[in-house]
Amino acid sequence: MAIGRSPSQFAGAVEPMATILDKIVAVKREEVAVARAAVPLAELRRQVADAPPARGFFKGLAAQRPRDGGPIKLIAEVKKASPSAGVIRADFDPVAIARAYAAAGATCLSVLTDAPHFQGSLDYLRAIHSAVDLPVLRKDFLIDEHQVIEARVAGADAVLLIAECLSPTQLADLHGLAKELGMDALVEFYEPTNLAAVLACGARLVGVNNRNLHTFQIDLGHCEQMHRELPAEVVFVAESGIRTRADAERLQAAGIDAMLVGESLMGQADIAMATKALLGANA
Ligand SMILES: O=C(O)c1ccccc1NCC(=O)[C@H](O)[C@H](O)COP(=O)(O)O
Repeated sequence: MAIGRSPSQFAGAVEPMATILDKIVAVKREEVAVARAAVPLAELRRQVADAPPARGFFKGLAAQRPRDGGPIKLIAEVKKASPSAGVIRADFDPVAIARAYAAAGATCLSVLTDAPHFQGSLDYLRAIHSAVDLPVLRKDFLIDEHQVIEARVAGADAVLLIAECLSPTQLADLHGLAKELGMDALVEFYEPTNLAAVLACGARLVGVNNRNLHTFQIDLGHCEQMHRELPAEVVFVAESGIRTRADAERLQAAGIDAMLVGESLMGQADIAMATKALLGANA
């Protein structure tokens, strides 16, 4: 019996429109098959032993939280291009950008490693990890254990897991694997219906994306609303569309612990100065 749906089976029914995330995940499945053939899982697991110990990604974000009077923290993203913006920075030197973020007061770094849609690379993460002391997140669309182990081997201190890309079981399994390898996991969701799976996997660092992937529209109110639904002990990250000091102050006033910011900083001529302005360090 066929279990997949086809338009002819449901004549007149409206198929849900595929999001950019569906398209990205389809490409990831092909990438994982190629990567597994190139470096088998057992070999990759052997390589983990040579990886430097993970730096505390969660620890820095959990210290002195806004609810205790501390400032909102910055996870600064190294992002050359995106599906919503196209090329953000043609003049792209990942290590120089990471150094500028570190000098300007970022708490952690996020490095896009997806090539087809973001022009990222795992090589950028390797280079940044060697050159800069801050904890580094592998920002990609992880759907398989091979990618999580590969992240650790490359030097990642944390991985992003997106609830919309994974079943609740996969989410729990990849979260457990990240922990087993000594990494932290930033568990992201957009759809309120995925909140239960995020909490069930044991996430203590949770991000909510403000970008609607059907329309690419940004609504900072989305993360404020979701933040109210989460237990106070969860360290909360607002993701996407944060542009100004006023945005940062708004999130801090809501008790949000950290912001993940890429595009609005990457598009600036002086990244360090823009980062300081976002953190209120020029005031
Ligand atoms: O940035 C996009 O266009 C995008 C499209 C499809 C899936 C994910 C996408 N972004 C990933 C992110 O979560 C952002 O890179 C991150 O939150 C930083 O956002 P921003 O400050 O708006 O660059």
